[in-house]
Amino acid sequence: MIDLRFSESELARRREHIQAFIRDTVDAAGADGAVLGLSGGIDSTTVANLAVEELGAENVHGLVLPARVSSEENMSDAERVAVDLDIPYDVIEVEPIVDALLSAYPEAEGDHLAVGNARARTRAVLNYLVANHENRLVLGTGNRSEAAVGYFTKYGDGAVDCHPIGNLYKQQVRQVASSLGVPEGLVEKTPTAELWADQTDESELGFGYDTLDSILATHIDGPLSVTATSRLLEIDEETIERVRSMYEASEHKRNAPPAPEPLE
Ligand SMILES: Nc1ncnc2c1ncn2[C@@H]1O[C@H](COP(=O)(O)OP(=O)(O)OC[C@H]2O[C@@H]([n+]3cccc(C(=O)O)c3)[C@H](O)[C@@H]2O)[C@@H](O)[C@H]1O
Ligand SMILES: Nc1ncnc2c1ncn2[C@@H]1O[C@H](COP(=O)(O)OP(=O)(O)OP(=O)(O)O)[C@@H](O)[C@H]1O
Ligand SMILES: [Mg+2]
Repeated sequence: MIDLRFSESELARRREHIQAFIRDTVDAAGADGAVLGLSGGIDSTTVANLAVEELGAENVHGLVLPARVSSEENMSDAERVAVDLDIPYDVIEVEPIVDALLSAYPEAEGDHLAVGNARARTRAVLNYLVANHENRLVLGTGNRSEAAVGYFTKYGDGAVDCHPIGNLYKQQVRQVASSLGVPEGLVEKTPTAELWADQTDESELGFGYDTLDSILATHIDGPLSVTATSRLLEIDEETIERVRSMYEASEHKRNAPPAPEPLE
């Protein structure tokens, strides 16, 4: 595997760059700060810390949005992040809203992917309810690793105004988090979308983030062929091809929805 962590000086440069991006994006929109969902996971914790560093605690509104499948541990970690950062936050249960959707369309009941994605989209609706009401921007928490393989819900956690850590691989998110003083237990926690019971990112994806990051940096974002990547990383070609096909199949999630070309 490749170690993609930054040198100390590069880490400082990256952090400054991301914080300046948050500041510029909020200012350019004339917004009064930001809102983001807090899941108790490393991505939202990192973005919350970066936003507070740049905007100040009072200008970052956290939303802790538990569902039936959320673990106690993650939800208490999410609240702990808000309390430690001293930001205003609300806890809002998403399940009654998801239940209302399913009573309107019971055919989807038991479809864990459709229902799980509806949970993520319900959170997006709540983020924007707050953003509209308080003149804030919604901060995304997606990183390069998830974005590249489309591992997010279109118009769910993907429905945001900007992606502060969108250029960081998961390994680098962990490094930035540690440098911000995020507790090691949270940095090393198993990543999970928590869209359905017992879901973990790495079991659903079928490979670990270190493997994914290395393939992305070398082959998708880097110049090496499948064969050269396979030799360098000592990973079978089939896994690299699978990452490539996930990357290609998820292009629609990274682009604005298309319209027909204008006719003359
Ligand atoms: N080629 C294409 N061009 C345009 N649109 C296309 C399309 N193919 C599908 N679509 C549309 O996209 C929809 C499928 O995309 P989507 O609704 O997102 O659904 P999908 O990609 O099937 O599922 C979301 C995945 O992201 C994972 N996830 C979600 C949320 C958070 C996290 C996390 O890491 O925390 C992970 C989740 O576990 C699952 O594996 C289709 O129903 C269709 O509407
Ligand atoms: N229960 C929740 N309450 C509030 N926001 C949530 C909740 N679950 C998910 N989200 C939002 O969806 C985002 C995407 O989830 P994702 O799992 O990719 O990130 P994470 O939980 O921060 O980190 P990790 O990937 O390590 O679990 C979260 O960062 C958060 O903003
Ligand atoms: Mg998570």
